[in-house]
Amino acid sequence: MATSEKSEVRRRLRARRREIAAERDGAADGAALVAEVGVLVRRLGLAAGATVLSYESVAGEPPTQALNAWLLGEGYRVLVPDTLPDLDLGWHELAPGDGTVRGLGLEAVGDADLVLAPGLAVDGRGTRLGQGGGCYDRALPRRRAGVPVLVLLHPGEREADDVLPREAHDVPVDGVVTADGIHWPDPA
Ligand SMILES: Nc1nc2c(c(=O)[nH]1)N(C=O)[C@@H](CNc1ccc(C(=O)N[C@@H](CCC(=O)O)C(=O)O)cc1)CN2
Ligand SMILES: Nc1ncnc2c1ncn2[C@@H]1O[C@H](COP(=O)(O)OP(=O)(O)OP(=O)(O)O)[C@@H](O)[C@H]1O
Repeated sequence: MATSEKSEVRRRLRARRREIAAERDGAADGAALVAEVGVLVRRLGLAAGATVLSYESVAGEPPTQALNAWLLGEGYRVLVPDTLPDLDLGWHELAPGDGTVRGLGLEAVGDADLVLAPGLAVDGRGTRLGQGGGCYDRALPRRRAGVPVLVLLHPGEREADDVLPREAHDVPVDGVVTADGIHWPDPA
């Protein structure tokens, strides 16, 4: 069944992430992600005031702290998720400086002009494998039509020539941003 296949793949990808992350230079990657997302927002024509959904990276993930600070400095509105008890996602707005603004509800996804999502891997068809909560599969259908979703990965985490397990609820993503560049999978 697809769910157990996924958990095996997830185990392998988590182990791979630990190995890759141990070799990465976090400060350099933080700066590289700023540069790549800078290219992306210009390509998308996102003006100051546009809303970007990001997240607060934890150890081992591609680092988002510099990226989020840069986005705020450019005048974007930056929303990051709060995991709710049912594994759905609420959101709050990052404020320049440290503090957070008010908590926003589930429907804040509808404000997004761009989504930068976490994940463990993305394949060549845009199938994303995440941490197994299904959080983004719940949240992403609330975005407006056409709003791009890009997953931040480490170099080496794209499964460009492979096929990740995809279930009916899985929301395909539009692209991947790594410290090495922006990558656009072909839709399935
Ligand atoms: N930095 C960061 N923030 C993030 C995510 C992420 O991947 N990275 N998320 C990306 O989604 C969301 C949190 N994801 C979560 C994924 C799983 C579980 C969780 O409790 N999992 C259970 C097993 C669930 C199950 O299999 O039914 C567990 O680990 O015990 C919680 C949050 C939102 N915030
Ligand atoms: N839209 C949804 N509504 C209700 N439950 C869902 C939905 N999407 C996914 N789920 C549940 O979440 C579980 C985990 O999904 P999945 O393995 O695809 O997570 P993931 O995308 O890797 O995780 P995450 O988004 O948290 O990083 C699924 O088995 C399913 O039961």
